[in-house]
Amino acid sequence: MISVDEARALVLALATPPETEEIPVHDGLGRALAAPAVARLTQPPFDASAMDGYALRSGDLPGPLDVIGTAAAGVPYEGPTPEGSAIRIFTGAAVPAGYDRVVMQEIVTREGDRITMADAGQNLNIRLKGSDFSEGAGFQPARGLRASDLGLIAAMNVAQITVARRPRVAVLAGGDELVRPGQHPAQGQIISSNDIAIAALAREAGAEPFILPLARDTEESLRARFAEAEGADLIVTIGGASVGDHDLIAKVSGDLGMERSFYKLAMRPGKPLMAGRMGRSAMLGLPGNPVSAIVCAKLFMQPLIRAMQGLPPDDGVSQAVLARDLPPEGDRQHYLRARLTPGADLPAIEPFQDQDSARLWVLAEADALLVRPAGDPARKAGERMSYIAL
Ligand SMILES: Nc1nc2c(c(=O)[nH]1)N[C@H]1C(S)=C(S)[C@@H](COP(=O)(O)OP(=O)(O)OC[C@H]3O[C@@H](n4cnc5c(N)ncnc54)[C@H](O)[C@@H]3O)O[C@H]1N2
Ligand code: MOO
Repeated sequence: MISVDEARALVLALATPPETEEIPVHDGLGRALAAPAVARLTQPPFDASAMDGYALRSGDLPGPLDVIGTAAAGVPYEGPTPEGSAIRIFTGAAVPAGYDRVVMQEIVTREGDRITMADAGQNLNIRLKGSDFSEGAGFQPARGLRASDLGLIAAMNVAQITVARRPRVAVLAGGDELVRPGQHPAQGQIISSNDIAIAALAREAGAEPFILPLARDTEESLRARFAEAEGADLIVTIGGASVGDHDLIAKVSGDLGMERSFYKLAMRPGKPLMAGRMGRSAMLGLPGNPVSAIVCAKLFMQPLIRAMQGLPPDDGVSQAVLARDLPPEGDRQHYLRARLTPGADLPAIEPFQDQDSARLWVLAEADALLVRPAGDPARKAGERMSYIAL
């Protein structure tokens, strides 16, 4: 069986360069810029006051000074700035060229049009022209756009941005035991939860997921579902990946011409993961056990979706200190559901005793996946370990 790292490289190789589209900046949350947003102006466009107070010349201090005018945001003062003078000024207003500092009003005493102050302080309280960014500056972070990025791009006076088209991800769950949430499960039936979680993980990574109707455990039903997935950038199947008589994904996808990159890897949970290409779609076959499906989606599907948008795959590995002793690891890289607690230097990490790959409640209580390489020796509390935050 191949290693997790080898499998990740093969999965990422399935990403093709993204198509792009133009969208309004206010729709850009989470999107990947495919071209830099280029500032169309300089910010601040003029030397601007950072405080409500008085603009004046340092050389005229300690005063007293005559207040000869007012400047407010959007309403500049355009008169003269003779020696011994000051103007009333408000935050965001342009500071006239003749003055070199703003003194905040709290430390100024005003009587009529005369001001005095005991000590003007060190701070000049002026935001210099271009101190945030200059016209022509290009912005293209290697991540999905955050709310603050949208504010920046808008401030650059860029109304339309060029982004990677969202990968369309078809999510296909199957099994005769499955019914939809809200339905009444008959004897032997369970609720299909995986497709809900996997579609949400796809959306979180920037994709536009669509959940297909549940497939039954027949080749015919699966073939029909694959036909409905046509046109997707990525087809993600869930379940039917293992060796049982009803595990048909390998057979049917193979019959439909899937070029397989790999099937099975040295990982726990998630051993029966499958990846490859079907026509113009990439394909991932996730195992059916709910925790296995979610762990595989985090480790393989989300990085692939990011790569499909031209973003770095981002493995997000951090370090923590082990909170209890652990026995030697087996021959598969193990991702243990674990709880983090704040520590002096690094957080402490404690894996749950229960690592059953069907238990969603334990996963919901976990903050992290503790990563143990295949063949990892016994570990003592206090050792440094790697983890992936959930
Ligand atoms: N003889 C062996 N049996 C199993 C092996 C093995 O190596 N030899 N591997 C085990 C491992 S590890 C895993 S993981 C599972 C994965 O099997 P499949 O991918 O074929 O998954 P299914 O058999 O279809 O389902 C497993 C389990 O998950 C439930 N399930 C499936 N789909 C959903 C869904 N959409 N929502 C909620 N739950 C779902 C399903 O009912 C089963 O309980 O195989 C082991 N067996
Ligand atoms: O490899 Mo399975 O995914 O451990 O439950």
